[in-house]
Amino acid sequence: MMKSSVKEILESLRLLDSSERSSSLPSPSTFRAPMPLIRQSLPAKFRNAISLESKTIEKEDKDWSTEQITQSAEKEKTGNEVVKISTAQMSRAKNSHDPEWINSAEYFVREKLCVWCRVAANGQWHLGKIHSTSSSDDVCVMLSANDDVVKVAMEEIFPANPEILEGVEDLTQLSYLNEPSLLYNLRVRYSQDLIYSKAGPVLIAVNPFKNVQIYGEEFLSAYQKNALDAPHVYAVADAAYDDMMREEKNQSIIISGESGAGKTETAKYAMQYLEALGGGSFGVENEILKTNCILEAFGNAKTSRNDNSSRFGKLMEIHFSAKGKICGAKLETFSLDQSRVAQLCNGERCYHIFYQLCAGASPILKERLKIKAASEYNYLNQSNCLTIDRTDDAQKFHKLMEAFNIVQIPQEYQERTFALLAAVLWLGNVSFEVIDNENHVEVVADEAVTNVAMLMGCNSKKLMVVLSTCKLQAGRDCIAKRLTLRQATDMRDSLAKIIYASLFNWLVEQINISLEVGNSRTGRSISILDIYGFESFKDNSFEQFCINYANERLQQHFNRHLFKLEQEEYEGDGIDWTKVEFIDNQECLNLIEKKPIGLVSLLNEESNFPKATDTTFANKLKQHLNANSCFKGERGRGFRIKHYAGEVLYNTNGFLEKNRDPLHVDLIQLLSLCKCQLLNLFSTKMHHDFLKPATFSDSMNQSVIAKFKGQLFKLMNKLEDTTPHFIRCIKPNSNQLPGLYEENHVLQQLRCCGVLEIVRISRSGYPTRLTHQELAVRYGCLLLDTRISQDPLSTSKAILKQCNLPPEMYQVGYTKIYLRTGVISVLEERKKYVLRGILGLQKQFRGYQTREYFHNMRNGAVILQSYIRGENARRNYIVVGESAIVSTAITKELDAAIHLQYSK
Ligand SMILES: Nc1ncnc2c1ncn2[C@@H]1O[C@H](COP(=O)(O)OP(=O)(O)OP(=O)(O)O)[C@@H](O)[C@H]1O
Repeated sequence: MMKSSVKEILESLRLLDSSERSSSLPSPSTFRAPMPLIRQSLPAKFRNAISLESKTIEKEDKDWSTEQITQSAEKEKTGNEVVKISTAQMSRAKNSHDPEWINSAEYFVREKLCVWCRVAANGQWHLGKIHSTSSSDDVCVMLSANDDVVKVAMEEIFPANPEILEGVEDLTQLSYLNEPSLLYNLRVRYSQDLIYSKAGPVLIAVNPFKNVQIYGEEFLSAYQKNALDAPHVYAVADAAYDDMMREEKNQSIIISGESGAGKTETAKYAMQYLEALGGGSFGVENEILKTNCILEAFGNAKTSRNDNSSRFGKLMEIHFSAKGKICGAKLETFSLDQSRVAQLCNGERCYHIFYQLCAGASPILKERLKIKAASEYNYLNQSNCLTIDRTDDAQKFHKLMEAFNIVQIPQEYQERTFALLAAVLWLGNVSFEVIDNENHVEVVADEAVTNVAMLMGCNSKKLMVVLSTCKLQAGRDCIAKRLTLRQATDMRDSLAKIIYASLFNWLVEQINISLEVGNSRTGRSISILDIYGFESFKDNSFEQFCINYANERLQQHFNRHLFKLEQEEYEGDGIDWTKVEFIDNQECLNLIEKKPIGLVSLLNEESNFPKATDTTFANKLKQHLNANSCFKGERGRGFRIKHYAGEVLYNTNGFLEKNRDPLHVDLIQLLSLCKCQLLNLFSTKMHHDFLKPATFSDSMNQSVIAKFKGQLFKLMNKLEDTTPHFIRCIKPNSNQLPGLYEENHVLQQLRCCGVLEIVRISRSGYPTRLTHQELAVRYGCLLLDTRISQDPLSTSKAILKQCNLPPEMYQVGYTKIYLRTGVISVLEERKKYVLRGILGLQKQFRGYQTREYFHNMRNGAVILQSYIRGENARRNYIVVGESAIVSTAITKELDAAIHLQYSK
């Protein structure tokens, strides 16, 4: 094969580098983070095609050139041998390695090449060819779709990738990085049901909204055996597992994306893979997946964006034994949205479990717990949405019962759980009658209140009093004050929310008890985080604020690991690096968290101020936060926050009330008096929590947002102790339809999670890092001389030089060596080669040694034997000798006698 000019350049660079640099100082490279050539690999399909044509796999041990690194990079990525490509193909690929100016649109315009252009008429990206240039600002492009010639502004023109790169599985393989190219690549893959792609270290998962045949036994086993390497959630789980086993470090799989993007489904597939990989010893793995059924029934609901939306955050920590077997798991949940129990927007549903219970409970159970059809309950019928298309609630209820049994919730407690759910439903039907002109009320003594009392196991009179009055302390006396209609309704809803939230937490505890199997915890774990996605509705309230705040924190974690830490490390270690800019959301987090005038602090302050209202809170925000660029005050009670994922308009309506914990002493007391053991248990726990802030005299801690923030920080600290693996779920359309790819919708999501920047950074980055010490120890055997005894920096530099690595393939930092993709494979191969040589030498030497030993032993044995045999022979000789003399005499006499006889 002819040498490509790229190779020639590299060789000349190598020659230049041969004048050895001082080894005491890490010498910064003169290269400014160029696009690594090795990244320009060809798509798998193309490689396969070539492999059919020419299967000449070159394996030269002597020259470790860029070509080999390219192959190793491919191998590192694909796990397959990479075949050589023809010169024509090589030069085609080479075009995409040309200097950056060639990437520019001007070059494409001049050369009349294929481009992406955004047509003003519909704002969509179209593929076309430069037709002519009308002015310096505009060009005419002939669209590939219909040969129409349209005029497009220069800034709306981007280079298109060669056809051969269409649908590459890792976006870093694209020659030209721009938004339309990323969008198109994902679209091509999506149209072929290839829903997973890679953006360097991040897995992109585009929701198919239909069943795709890429899961199940066959795929599980293929990924386990490394027989498949296409991007997949299984591959991410596999990498996390391998890293955990190899590095003995806890791992996390962080799944993010907007509501309905597919996080929960992805999390389930990740669990499924880990279950298949680490199952078999403790038997707990089956339970882990089953818990999803319980959690979804109690924590998910239909929203306008997702028919099965998680209304809580979830961290599933799966523990592994030293042998890599699942030995237990721990589930942590975060702030369930309680308001959904009592209040629903039109077209949305309450938690699935209520509908499942009404549809699936047996007639006996229904009779016992006074369960009616869902349409009979105010909490459920208020939103005019009782069913979900293609969802059978009754069937789900039976699945739930199975899951309850697997998680070993006793029958008795299962029924108590259903009784409390029925009590919550009946609470929504409790009504009030206004009894005076001050709007004071008393509870209507009807079927609803009687049923609630029966199901909770309390006195119905007592219940009616609690729901319509509140106790006030007047000196030493305690007087009961009647509540207004609004207050009584709030009290009733509070009771429903408290019961439901406590039930949810209790179930999580039960799940944890059943998952905590093995005592053999080794400290190895993989945590899967599935937290509610970013939300922006027409009307956004306190719940959306909490959800978006959590997503903002998660985005910070993502940025920290993929942009900040990586680039800080490069800069801190003195390597030459052109910074990749990314959208930092720190300003938005400051707006929310900063003390004393962040949004959370102001909300807490107002919530503790008796005369404060939602309007005074809104005014306070505008007064103090206007300087922050992420904040914008609106008229009335509105304000806007510029989140990383988009701008959201919030309404402060209900913020203060929702932020105050709905716990009322009277309600806790009521629960403690009930005959239902579960309610007693809840009251004890609440009592404990309720008393806590008073003891520490920090009433701020009691607010919902303060608790939420505390949980969030705990979660982030936990994640910080793990090696993260990121999965970004993308929702291709807002109608939850299969096959529909709305470009603008996808683009917005790609933008807000910085996919373009991630691709850039991982393309020009150094994914492998080893300290000088590590490199010296690991690859010291490659050195021909005894430089291994020198300092680690000199040794590691000598190793890289020894391997003839082109200088742009690595950088030497103060503490570490930074290697491009593929280089570590070259070193490993080289090490294997040297070790093979050493083994051969050892084999020869040991053979020689053993042969020598054998010969010596054999010679010794022969000498010994000859000595012994000689001795024996001597002895025999003497004996035989004497008898020989005798026999000779006899013979002679016989001969004489015979002779005499014949002579006669
Ligand atoms: N890999 C997949 N294969 C098939 N369908 C999927 C897949 N991922 C998601 N879906 C579909 O998309 C729907 C929404 O997904 P999911 O509930 O996982 O979203 P989410 O991101 O967790 O949303 P939320 O933040 O609202 O909880 C699922 O109910 C399912 O119908």
